[in-house]
Amino acid sequence: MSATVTGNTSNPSAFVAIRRELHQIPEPGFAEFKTQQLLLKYIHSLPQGRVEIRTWRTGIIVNVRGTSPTRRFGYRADMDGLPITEDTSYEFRSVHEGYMHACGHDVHMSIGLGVLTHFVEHPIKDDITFIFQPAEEGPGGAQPMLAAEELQDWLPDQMLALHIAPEYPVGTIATKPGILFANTSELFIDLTGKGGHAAFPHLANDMVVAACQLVSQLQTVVSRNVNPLDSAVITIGKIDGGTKQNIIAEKARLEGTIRTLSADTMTLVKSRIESLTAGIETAYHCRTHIDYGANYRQVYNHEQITREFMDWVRETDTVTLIECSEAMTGEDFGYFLEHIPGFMFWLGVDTPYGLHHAKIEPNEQAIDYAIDVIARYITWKSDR
Ligand SMILES: CC(=O)N[C@@H](CCC[C@H](N)C(=O)O)C(=O)O
Repeated sequence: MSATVTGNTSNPSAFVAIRRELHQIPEPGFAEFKTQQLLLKYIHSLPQGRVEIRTWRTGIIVNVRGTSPTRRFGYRADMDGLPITEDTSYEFRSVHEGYMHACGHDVHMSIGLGVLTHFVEHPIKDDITFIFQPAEEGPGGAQPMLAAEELQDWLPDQMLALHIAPEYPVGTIATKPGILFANTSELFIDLTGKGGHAAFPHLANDMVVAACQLVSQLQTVVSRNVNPLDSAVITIGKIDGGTKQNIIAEKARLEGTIRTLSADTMTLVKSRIESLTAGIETAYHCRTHIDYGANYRQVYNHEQITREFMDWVRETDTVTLIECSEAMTGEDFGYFLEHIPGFMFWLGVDTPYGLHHAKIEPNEQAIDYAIDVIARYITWKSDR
């Protein structure tokens, strides 16, 4: 089945226009102050008869009351941006220097507002909780938000979330029952040795050399320690070290992330990282410190609810459904799914640049398209 999508970028719909406003003000996790204000302003502008609004830190929780509720559905959108200097062709580029919505959270939020608006205007029998969640990219807002007092009486019985997918055309939804996204752990390794003059290396312990050795050795964990039929990733995304080209570095720091499809493999990978780091300590007579930062639970889609959603999608003639493989991306929505049955899906936004890329330009036609699909799905589900 193919999608019939319409859209006009020079005359954007209300939610595309909101996405463009959000796009200009990307903020770090738990600092989404302007984003929260913009969302609140819009939500307060809606008829308030069925709407109750609460805030939690920089997040927002909205209850849209149903007409005779027996259940509660939930939609979650993440709110934070990334420390990336934007390099798109947009006129509505980020005005926050060095920050960018490069993971689609501006799209996720505007879709959330669209679905919310739909149910304010067309109430269904059941209640719906809309969760605008801070800090998905780190340090993780889902786990503390799930435990927040403000959410307890509005906890959904079933919930969903989406993530933009650059590689799929608009009109495509991709998902699967079971594991969709990996377990994640951040990784920060500090190395401290002895600095010195560049001309006297024998009198120093060079932490640039030690850090480079460690990065190379870390490549052996996935290739030599993880079962080839399992999956794991170690990415070191950032290295800091030294102060000047002719000074031997006393300190270096590696920053990365670990991804695994099973919790046991995460334990194995961490144990190997610890052994290799201890080996570097011995070899280079230096001190090391490992910090695992934020850890996210896998995103595990509820088998039955996801199959039912996929069957429903197959029946609609506006959506192309792909049953995809799991990915090594992480998402703290996994914490919600650990306690509340539901699912996440990929939404095609058809752009040549991937997530976390400075040039990513999601096709905005996906916004109104997703609002329509999600509103129809929740309405259908509530009628059953
Ligand atoms: C969808 C996506 O890109 N999510 C992020 C989540 C980051 C988790 C954490 N900060 C880490 O780096 O481990 C991802 O990078 O997959």
